[in-house]
Amino acid sequence: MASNHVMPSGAPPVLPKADYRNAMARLGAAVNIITTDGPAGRAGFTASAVCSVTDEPPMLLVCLNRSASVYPAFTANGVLCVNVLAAGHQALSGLFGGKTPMDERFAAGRWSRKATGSPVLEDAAASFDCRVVQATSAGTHDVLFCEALAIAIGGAAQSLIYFDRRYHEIAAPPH
Ligand SMILES: NC(=O)C1=CN([C@@H]2O[C@H](COP(=O)(O)OP(=O)(O)OC[C@H]3O[C@@H](n4cnc5c(N)ncnc54)[C@H](O)[C@@H]3O)[C@@H](O)[C@H]2O)C=CC1
Ligand SMILES: Cc1cc2nc3c(=O)[nH]c(=O)nc-3n(C[C@H](O)[C@H](O)[C@H](O)COP(=O)(O)O)c2cc1C
Repeated sequence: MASNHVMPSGAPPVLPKADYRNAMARLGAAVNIITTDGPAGRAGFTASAVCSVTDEPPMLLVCLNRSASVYPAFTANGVLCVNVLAAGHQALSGLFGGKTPMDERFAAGRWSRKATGSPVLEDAAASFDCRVVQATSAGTHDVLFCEALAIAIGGAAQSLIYFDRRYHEIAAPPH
C-alpha cells in the first residue's frame, strides 16, 4: 500500500466557500454514477470528482462526501463501479444526485453485473468495475482509490459534461 504524505500547513487563509465553488464551476468534468452492492446493500450516487490515477495497475480515484447517505454502504462493501454517463443521461444523473430513495434511483436505468457485483449501467459510455484498495480522508470527503477489475466500453457517440452548473452534450468530431 502506498504511503500518504500530508503537507505541513501554517495558518491557512480561509477563502469563502462560495468563491471556491464558483471557481470550481469553471472546471468542466465528466459525470459518473458510482454504484456498489454487497453485504451493506445496493447504493449509488452521482460524482464529478473522479479521475485516473495510474494505468499500472489500472486505478481511478473517487471523492465521496462522508455525510452522504450512501457513505456507509460504500465503505462497508469495499467495491464499486464507476459508470461514465453519456448524452441523454441528465435525468439519471439528477436522480442519483441526492434525496431520492435508492430503489427509485435504480429503477430509472438498466443494470447488469460484472466482476464485483456492483451495478453496471448498460448504456454507459464506459464502466470500471473496481475494488477499493485504499482510502484517505481529506476535509469533508474520503478519497477512494479504486483498482479496476473489469471494464466495459459502450457505443455512446456523445459524451456528457457538467460545466457552469449545467449539463452539456459533446459530440466527437469525425475521425
Ligand atoms: N465533489 C463534490 O462533492 C460535488 C458535490 N456536488 C453537490 O451537488 C450540489 C450542486 O452542485 P453545483 O450545481 O455544481 O453547484 P455548487 O455551486 O454547489 O458547486 C460548484 C462546484 O463546486 C464543487 N463542489 C460543490 N460542492 C462541493 C463539495 N461539497 N466538495 C467539494 N467540491 C464541491 C464542484 O466542483 C461543483 O461543481 C453541490 O452543492 C453539492 O452538494 C456537486 C459537484 C461535486
Ligand atoms: C453533478 C453532480 C456531481 C456530484 N459529484 C459528487 C462527488 O464527486 N462526490 C460526492 O460525494 N458527491 C457528489 N455529488 C453529490 C452526490 O451525488 C449526492 O450527495 C449523493 O447522491 C448522496 O445524496 P444523498 O445523501 O441524498 O443520498 C454530486 C452531485 C451532482 C448533481
